Amino acid sequence: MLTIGLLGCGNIGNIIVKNHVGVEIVALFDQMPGRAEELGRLCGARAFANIEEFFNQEFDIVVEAASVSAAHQYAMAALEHGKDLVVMSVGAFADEGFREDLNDLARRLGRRIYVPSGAIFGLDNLKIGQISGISKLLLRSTKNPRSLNMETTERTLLFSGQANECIRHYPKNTNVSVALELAAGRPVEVELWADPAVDRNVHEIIIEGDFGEATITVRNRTSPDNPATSYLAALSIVTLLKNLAEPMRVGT
Ligand SMILES: NC(=O)C1=CN([C@@H]2O[C@H](COP(=O)(O)OP(=O)(O)OC[C@H]3O[C@@H](n4cnc5c(N)ncnc54)[C@H](O)[C@@H]3O)[C@@H](O)[C@H]2O)C=CC1
Ligand SMILES: O=C([O-])CC(=O)C(=O)O
Repeated sequence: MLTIGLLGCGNIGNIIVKNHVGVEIVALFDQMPGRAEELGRLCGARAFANIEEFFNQEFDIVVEAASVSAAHQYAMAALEHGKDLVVMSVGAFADEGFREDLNDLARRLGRRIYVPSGAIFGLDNLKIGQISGISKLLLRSTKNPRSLNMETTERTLLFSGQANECIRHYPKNTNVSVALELAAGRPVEVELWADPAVDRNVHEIIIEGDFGEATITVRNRTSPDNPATSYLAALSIVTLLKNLAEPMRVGT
């Protein structure tokens, strides 16, 4: 069975520990050691307060569910310690230089980096953008102000522009925009709205290209311990882990 070390023991970390299928969690790390210890008691994995000791444990995959800055900080080290890597805070890959260096390192070391579909549907066939023209790719995300850690009484446009800039301002809310960019291999326009009238995290994706047109709307339930994070994002990482060990790949 594949073994994993979980880096980040917050909302998604909790959901992974309680729902994982087909993998064994053997090591846990969080900048708040108490969180790793609490999850350790739930799943029997060892909790570490020292990142070097965490990386030195024997396991196959580092699963990052922490923050964009944690993904930046620890991704190289994970590969250098002989682990494959699952990155939930995919916003880290908006930094092109970092992404290229990490890919080069993974190639040299024969390691893999996995990016879950996260809080959206449609990443699979959006990858056709790597070989066929996509003329428009727009993500319109709307969240309750609570999810954005702010207050407003009316629908408010917080950001309109490119994904790689949006993620710098909203690293806890717009990782999906960078996932879209990586899949399609082209820039993504983003609108981020705060709307007190919605109780879901809504992502509308509008795509036009040589294939035709598509519109995808996902109305996500928020996750139990973090309204910024859609429950679907946690389900997607649990599913990715389950599928890693299976011989058949479904989806582009
Ligand atoms: N790709 C996607 O579609 C989505 C990605 N995300 C991202 O997934 C990540 C995890 O989300 P949640 O579990 O809801 O967040 P959370 O805030 O509930 O939990 C994050 C945990 O990671 C720990 N952490 C943060 N920075 C760290 C560091 N530098 N070193 C060690 N531990 C660190 C925190 O102490 C916390 O316990 C976030 O970056 C979030 O933005 C969330 C939703 C969708
Ligand atoms: O969970 C969501 O709806 C999206 C999100 O926070 C992100 O992409 O960072």
